[in-house]
Amino acid sequence: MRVVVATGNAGKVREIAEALGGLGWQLEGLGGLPLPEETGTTYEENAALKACAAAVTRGLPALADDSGLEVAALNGQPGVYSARFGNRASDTERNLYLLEKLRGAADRRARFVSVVILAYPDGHLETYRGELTGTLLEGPRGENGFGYDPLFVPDGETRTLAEMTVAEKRAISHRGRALAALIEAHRNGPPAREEAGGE
Ligand SMILES: O=c1[nH]cnc2c1ncn2[C@@H]1O[C@H](COP(=O)(O)OP(=O)(O)O)[C@@H](O)[C@H]1O
Ligand SMILES: [Mg+2]
Repeated sequence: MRVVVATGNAGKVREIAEALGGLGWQLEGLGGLPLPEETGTTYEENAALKACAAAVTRGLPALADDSGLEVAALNGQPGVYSARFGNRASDTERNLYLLEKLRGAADRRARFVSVVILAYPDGHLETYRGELTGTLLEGPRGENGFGYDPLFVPDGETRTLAEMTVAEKRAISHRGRALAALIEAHRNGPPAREEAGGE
């Protein structure tokens, strides 16, 4: 099956391609297609916006991830707005902004959430979700990954996500879990669709 990966985020592309390698799908890039503005207030809405736009325009199933970091001491912020936190323009600046906001905070718990949606050109959606809880350091560590990875130590681990390989991160991460659920659902081909209105 040909599937469009509807994201412009190189870190996500790398993780999605690595995770889905075993499915035998032919993954395609956006090919210059602009993604819609993320006007939703939930990960589900934004992932659906991105996946549907790509599926309809390209006439192929399309996969999108919308994700975010929810910080306990910030009442769950930045969450859905993680990509533009503090209106900072780069991962490094957003990490510094987050460290500033958490300066002196004793409670450094946070969690990552990922919602992965596979949209078909006829409008059908499959939705998968994954979460990862952990704590935020007082300074960055590691060069791998993207986004807030250098600050985030998953529960039960000593390394940050940026100190792990793509495969190590996938085995435990929010996105890895959402994609594992997708892989499981597609083990014997596309999953059966629910009857409309049925439970
Ligand atoms: O696995 C992750 N590691 C580190 N940061 C992440 C991860 N997943 C999501 N984020 C953060 O949340 C943001 C999610 O952004 P969003 O899903 O809206 O769009 P994007 O694909 O344009 O980055 C990322 O830009 C990043 O800052
Ligand atoms: Mg978003």
